[in-house]
Amino acid sequence: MAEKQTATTSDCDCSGSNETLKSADGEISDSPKPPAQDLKSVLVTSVLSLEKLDVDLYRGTHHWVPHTQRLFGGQIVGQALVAAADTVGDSLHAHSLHCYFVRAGDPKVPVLYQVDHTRDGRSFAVRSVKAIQHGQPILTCQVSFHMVQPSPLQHQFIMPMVPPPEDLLTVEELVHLYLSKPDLTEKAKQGLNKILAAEVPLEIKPVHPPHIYRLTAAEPKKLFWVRAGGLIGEGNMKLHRCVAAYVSDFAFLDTAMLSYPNYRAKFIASLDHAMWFHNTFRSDEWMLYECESPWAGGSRGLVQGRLWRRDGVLAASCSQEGVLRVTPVTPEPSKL
Ligand SMILES: CCC(=O)SCCNC(=O)CCNC(=O)[C@H](O)C(C)(C)COP(=O)(O)OP(=O)(O)OC[C@H]1O[C@@H](n2cnc3c(N)ncnc32)[C@H](O)[C@@H]1OP(=O)(O)O
Repeated sequence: MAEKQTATTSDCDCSGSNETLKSADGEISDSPKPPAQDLKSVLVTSVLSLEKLDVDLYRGTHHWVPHTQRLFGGQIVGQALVAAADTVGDSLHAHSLHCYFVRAGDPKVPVLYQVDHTRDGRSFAVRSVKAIQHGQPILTCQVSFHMVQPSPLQHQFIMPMVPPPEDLLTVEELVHLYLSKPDLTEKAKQGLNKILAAEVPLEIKPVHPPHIYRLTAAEPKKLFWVRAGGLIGEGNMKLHRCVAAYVSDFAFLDTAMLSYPNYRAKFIASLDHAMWFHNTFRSDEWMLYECESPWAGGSRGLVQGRLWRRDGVLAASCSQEGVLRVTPVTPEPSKL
């Protein structure tokens, strides 16, 4: 990774963007550029719209389910955060969450979220959320909320210098480009068409798009621009953190696989996920996700990530360990 430097939030505008989002305390001010799409995101209308069944009891349904046919971890974390946030006052904002994925989520049934009020203090409140299916926990999650407080202590790393999202292709555009190549194997075509068919409610623009047949080992690092597909809006700023929780698990753990092109994942699943929210942000505006894996071993891998606002303000940090059971690849490549 590039040498880390620190800067105050007011120092950094490293993306080349002229947006005027930041202020000294990182609060969002007027954004001159509205999100590209004005249709409400499915994340608002369904995925992160939980049904309240009773006091501290919620039910969530699914949207996109990965090909593994186990629920997407980001969806479960995002929904758990929605449930927790609904039980605290508007002056409290999630600043961190710590989760364990203890069982695979079943896409055939909804998930129940049971919230326990662990503590309510003057500045902080803590909630413990259990996500339940078939009477058993699939996720346990602690969320801590904090009221906005000023501080003379302020620093952050500097956002990596990367091309702006306007200069990059979306995953779908890249897939169409790859599909137009004449020498494509049938297996590769199938893999690409699966990517197109997946209804992931996010827009992604990789900064360094992978070669279609990834043959060389790369550093376990990647960068991509990401935003919610569709409008989240300003009505409920808490929701942007829930969307970021959803986003933060997407394509995160496979960062640990980038150094091993000769192996493919036989079984890959996140075991735990932690997230810290540093500043306000709009998850329907482009954010840069900087992912790296400092370690892999013992059939597990660790990944760490930073979500940057495009004006260079550090929005959130993430950390995850996952199980990585691999098998050597057969000569014919099958996916990006
Ligand atoms: C990638 C981003 C994501 O969103 S992933 C989704 C979120 N995360 C998850 O769904 C993970 C949820 N957690 C879990 O499913 C469990 O905690 C897991 C990780 C499976 C626990 O692992 P473990 O204690 O090994 O479970 P288990 O004994 O029930 O076995 C599950 C399957 O794994 C196999 N397994 C077990 N040990 C080994 C081993 N040493 N070497 C190879 N395979 C092993 C078991 O045979 C079993 O396989 P199968 O399901 O019977 O095909």
